[in-house]
Amino acid sequence: MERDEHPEMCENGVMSCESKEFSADNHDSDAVEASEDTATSGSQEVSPASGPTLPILQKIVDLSNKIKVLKDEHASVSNQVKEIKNYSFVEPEMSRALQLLTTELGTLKKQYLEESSERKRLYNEVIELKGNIRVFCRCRPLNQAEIANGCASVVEFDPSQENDLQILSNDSSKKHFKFDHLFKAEDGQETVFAQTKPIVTSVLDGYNVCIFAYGQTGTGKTFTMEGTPENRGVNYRTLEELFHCSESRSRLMKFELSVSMLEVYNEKIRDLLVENSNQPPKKLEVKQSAEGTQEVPGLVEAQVYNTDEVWDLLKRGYGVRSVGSTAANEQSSRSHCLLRVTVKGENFINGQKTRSHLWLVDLAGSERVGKVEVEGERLKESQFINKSLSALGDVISALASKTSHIPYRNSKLTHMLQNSLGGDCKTLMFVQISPSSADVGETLCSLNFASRVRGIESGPARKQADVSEVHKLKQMAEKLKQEEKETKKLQDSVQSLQLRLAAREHISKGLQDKLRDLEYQLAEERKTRIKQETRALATASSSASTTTTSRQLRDALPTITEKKPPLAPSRMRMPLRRITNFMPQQPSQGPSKRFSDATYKENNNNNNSNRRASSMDQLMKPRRSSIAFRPAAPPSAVASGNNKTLQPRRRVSIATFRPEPSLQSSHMNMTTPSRPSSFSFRGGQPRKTRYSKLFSPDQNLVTPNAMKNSRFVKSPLGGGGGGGSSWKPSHPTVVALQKKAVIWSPLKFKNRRPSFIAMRASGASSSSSATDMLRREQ
Ligand SMILES: Nc1ncnc2c1ncn2[C@@H]1O[C@H](COP(=O)(O)OP(=O)(O)OP(=O)(O)O)[C@@H](O)[C@H]1O
Repeated sequence: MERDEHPEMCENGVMSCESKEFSADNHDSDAVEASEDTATSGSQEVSPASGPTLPILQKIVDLSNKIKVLKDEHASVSNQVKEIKNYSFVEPEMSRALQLLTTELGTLKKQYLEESSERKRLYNEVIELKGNIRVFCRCRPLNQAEIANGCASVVEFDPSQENDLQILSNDSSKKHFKFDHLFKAEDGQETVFAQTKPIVTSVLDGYNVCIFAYGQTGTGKTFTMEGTPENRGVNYRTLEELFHCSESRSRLMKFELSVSMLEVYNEKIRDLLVENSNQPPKKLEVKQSAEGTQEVPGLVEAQVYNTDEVWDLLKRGYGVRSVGSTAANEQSSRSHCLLRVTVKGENFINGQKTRSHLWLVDLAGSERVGKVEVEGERLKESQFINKSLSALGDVISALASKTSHIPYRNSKLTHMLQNSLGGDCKTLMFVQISPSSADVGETLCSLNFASRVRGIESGPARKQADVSEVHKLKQMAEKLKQEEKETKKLQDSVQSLQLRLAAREHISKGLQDKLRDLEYQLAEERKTRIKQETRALATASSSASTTTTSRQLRDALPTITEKKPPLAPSRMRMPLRRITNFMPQQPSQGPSKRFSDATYKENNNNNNSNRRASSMDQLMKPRRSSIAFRPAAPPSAVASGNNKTLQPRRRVSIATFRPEPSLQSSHMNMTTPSRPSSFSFRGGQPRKTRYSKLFSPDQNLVTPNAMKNSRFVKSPLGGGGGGGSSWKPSHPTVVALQKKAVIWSPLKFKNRRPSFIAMRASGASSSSSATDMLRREQ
């Protein structure tokens, strides 16, 4: 049953024993079986006469039976163990539940961290709103001596004005003071600590805290900070509270508290927790650590775990503190007593570590040397005390006015407290006052000093700091505005540049497309030209026997085949205005040569070979140009009447012949278009127009300029603009030239693409050959 209830334990613990038992049992059972057999056989061997052996045999038999029973039991137990082994304790449901719990735990941890940091932030905000430097005023009751001397109380608390204090001065005027909290004579130590507690616990959140008591001698500074065994003061209560808080947070945070105790006596640091006081005191100095904090190397730092230990330590320290009897106080503190509590915190959840200090300072009493009539050692002490208190006042003034230099190093006291005064630190000052009319002067001095300290938060110094801060903020806002304007300007210019860039890219893309088209067209033209020339050569060869002599052909053909334009990229072509794209005039002989398939036969039949030969003799150096034309539609397309079949525009190369100078002068100036003065078909028309008219035989196929002017209906070569010219161009390139102004510059194609497409779509012209078009035109 136990194994069923605790299978895990059985598995691990019992199984090893079981297996041992099992092997032992096996061994024993084998032996027993053997002995049993032996016994059986023995019993067979033993004669009935051997009486004494019978009980033994009986015992063996009994034991054998027992062994059998035990073996059965063992077998059943082994089975049980096997079952337990096979039993899976962690059911899937349980594992899912565990997973859920783990996730929930993670979420809760996260939430806790968030809440914790938020609590710290809010808490800190509350403290800051109340003031990082706060001043509490505590007034002690009139003591017996004062009552006896008939001293009256000069301190008045106005119940209508919270935290408002009035001091009746010697001239019967009332001086008003306001502090963060006022403690009357009847307020006990608990009441004082209740107000102090929130600042104290900031040290557990990682803030440096400094609490000090300031005031005239005999006003209760030591009473407030140390207290008495019956009325324990802030020091003890603080540590008690820290232990209490660390205990309540112990599940999430670990805190280590350690205590150091020292005094500054006549500008010398003295460790109050040194064990052996017989030895000469170690000289202690304030040093700056690598982290920038102020440390006192060699100072005893005693770790404390409970309030009892704290109390023991405090008593020990107080016991060795320098005190002396003065006129004002029988047990007057002649030094500044500093209790330092170091808190090291570690967060279990996020591993964050903090180290912060809490200083609890009981300052030596400020006193008027003249009044208390001190001399000798006491006078020296008083001078040091007043000097260091003055240094403290300077530091506080500098903090209040937010000057760049804070004179911390002017005294040992302020040097040690450097990290706990000002900045992010929380500072609390108790200003202790006497109610006696005899001490009114000192009381007013202390209250004025305390008001200056409080002024760091709410006084004129704070206002001054605020004004400068506001001024700074205004300047920053102005600068920000200007920067925003500049940024907007820059953004606008960037935007416009981007637009321009996009436009240029678009243009560039268009030009690239056009360039590709032109290159394609050029390649097509070359192909077509080569084909046509090859065909023309073949035709010329076949007809040479009937129309012309082979010699004449050989003379003529080179002008066609040999003078080809270079197959160079388009950019290497000749400039536009240096090329003439028209044929010289053939005044009497008519067209000289026709290379079109359709017209060549006709030409062959009609032309006089002699006349052609003579005209070719007149040719000057041939020139070659390129033109675009549309090849004839395939016969199938023509037959089917589908004249709208789109045909690619072809470009062919032609040889132009420069006429003799005499011809030029007698007919016209057949020079390049760059000489308009001597080249005129229609009397002073612009060059562009002339080109269009010259090479646009069909209105549907002409360039826009030609289309504007429909007067062009005849070849300009046929009679100077008249309609009766008998000259009909038969050369295919001339025909093509008449249909299109041939311009080498690719830029001329820039705006022609749409019209080109339109022409293709228009049908008749696109499906006709160049010759057909010319025929129609004529
Ligand atoms: N609030 C108080 N209630 C009752 N007694 C007080 C109170 N404050 C001070 N006393 C008593 O007044 C006396 C002087 O107090 P205390 O020694 O603390 O003054 P002190 O400011 O520390 O003087 P010194 O600067 O000379 O050390 C003590 O006997 C103390 O018990």
